[in-house]
Amino acid sequence: MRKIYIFDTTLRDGEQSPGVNLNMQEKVEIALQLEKLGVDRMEAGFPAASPGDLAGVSAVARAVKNASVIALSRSREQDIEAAREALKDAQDPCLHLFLATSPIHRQHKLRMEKHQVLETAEAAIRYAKKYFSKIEFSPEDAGRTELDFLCEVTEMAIRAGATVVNIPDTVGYLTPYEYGSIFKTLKENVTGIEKIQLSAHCHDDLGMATANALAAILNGADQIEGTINGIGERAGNTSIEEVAMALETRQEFFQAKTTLTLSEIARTSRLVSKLTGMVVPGNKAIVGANAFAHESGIHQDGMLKEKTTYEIMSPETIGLKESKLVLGKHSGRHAFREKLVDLGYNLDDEQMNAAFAKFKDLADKKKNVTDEDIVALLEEKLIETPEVFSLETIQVSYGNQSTPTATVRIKLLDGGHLDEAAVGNGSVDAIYNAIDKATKEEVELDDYSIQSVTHGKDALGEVHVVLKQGDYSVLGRGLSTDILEASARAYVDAINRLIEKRKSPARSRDNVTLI
Ligand SMILES: CC(=O)SCCNC(=O)CCNC(=O)[C@H](O)C(C)(C)COP(=O)(O)OP(=O)(O)OC[C@H]1O[C@@H](n2cnc3c(N)ncnc32)[C@H](O)[C@@H]1OP(=O)(O)O
Ligand SMILES: CC(C)C(=O)C(=O)O
Ligand SMILES: [Mg+2]
Repeated sequence: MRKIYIFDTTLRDGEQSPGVNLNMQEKVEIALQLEKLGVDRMEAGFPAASPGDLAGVSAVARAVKNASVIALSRSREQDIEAAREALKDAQDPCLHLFLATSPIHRQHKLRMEKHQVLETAEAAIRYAKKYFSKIEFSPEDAGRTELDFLCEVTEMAIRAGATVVNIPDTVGYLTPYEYGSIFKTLKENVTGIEKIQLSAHCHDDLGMATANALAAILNGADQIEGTINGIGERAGNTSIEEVAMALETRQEFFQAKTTLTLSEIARTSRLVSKLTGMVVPGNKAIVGANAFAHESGIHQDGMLKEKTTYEIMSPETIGLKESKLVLGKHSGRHAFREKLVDLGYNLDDEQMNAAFAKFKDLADKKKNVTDEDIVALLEEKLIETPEVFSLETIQVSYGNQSTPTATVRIKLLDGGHLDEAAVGNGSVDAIYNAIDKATKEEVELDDYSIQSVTHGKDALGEVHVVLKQGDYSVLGRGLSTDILEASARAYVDAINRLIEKRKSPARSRDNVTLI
């Protein structure tokens, strides 16, 4: 099986992501983790960019023992000298020289003719060769360079002493077919190509960076450049974890592999995200929070029966503990039952059906149903009080310059309804006055408290009320994603308990000692 070398540029191209700035300690921390991941080469920075970057590359060069450390340099002596200084303590240093070759860059940026590009690059490689045995040369914007000129540049770089020639699709412009063809052409036409390694460096402007890197592998590339989490200039670079897992998962197709320690992928991704401040999108391949999470019932059922129905890789391979079955509105009974068992509940079929109906109701209102939500739902269900009154609808009109008004519709055991409206000092007071009018119960609100049982904007709110009537004191509880609805539910719940208590004070579980 052919080995594909991994050249990580998280600390250089990755750091070029707008808003990212890694200090020396952070660079070293990431570099040591990249070493654990087993990258073959890591580009630590661009020493000529600033004294801080030079110090960062230098610190990485001193810290890393098991990977080649690389510094980027323009085709200029002063940049090469800065890189030389930064890499002086590296065990296995490599200089990365670049010069743009495409017509657009030659004309507008460098203002050079083809022959000047060739001469400048050759002079830089020959100068650097005095100090570095390993030199990678990148014809920047190779993807938009005339193919015959790219062959000429590559031949020049080999003659001048480059050990790797990298073919950057600097602006993420090419399709996999086109990018792959460049490698094929270079392999077939460049004299001396067998003496060097060919490398791929892709950007994700059209979302094709990983596909392009894989096309390069299929056409003879020896090395893939990329970053962890795909960070980098503009839309970013090829994601190293995507290439590594594509080769791992589709070995029979690519007939190539990396020597990365795949179980370090998740840890490396988390560290890079934390230190760069670049949040990994949930749906990001391999390392996104949803990459091994399943929400829909049919998928969850398949996963419970046999994981390969919906997973082509196992989360353990990249160092995660397990796949997640996330409960939400698309979930089904199989996953719900599994969750209940996990939480320690053993419900019979009838209880299970009732709990599932409640769960679906909640899931319609809430993005993610958490374990706490389910416990709260179940506990509410398990306290059985006959519902003489049940809240059907509430409507509240509130304005800071007007009197709050509430309308409630309460359902009776016989299927009839009570509709009432009332005003109050606030929205909750108006709702409670309307419920009092509808139920004709004379009660005193002794206590009211509200808390969020789960987290986030759509968290479940839990309201507790204590109502008093003569010698009786009862507790009521209401749960909803809306605090006014939770307040109304708690109040109606307490009234039902009061009625139950009046009927059989000895049997009732609600007692002032509960509070
Ligand atoms: C595709 C890539 O990712 S390339 C790497 C991009 N990374 C960076 O640019 C990050 C670090 N860069 C920097 O800190 C600064 O740009 C520096 C220190 C390198 C240079 O700063 P300045 O001297 O102020 O120049 P500035 O960045 O404005 O312009 C770049 C100059 O380099 C020239 N240049 C660009 N690429 C190369 C190259 N590969 N070799 C030689 N010269 C180059 C440009 O033509 C321009 O030259 P000019 O000043 O004669 O017009
Ligand atoms: C420096 C080069 C390799 C680069 O990052 C690019 O062209 O994208
Ligand atoms: Mg780049």
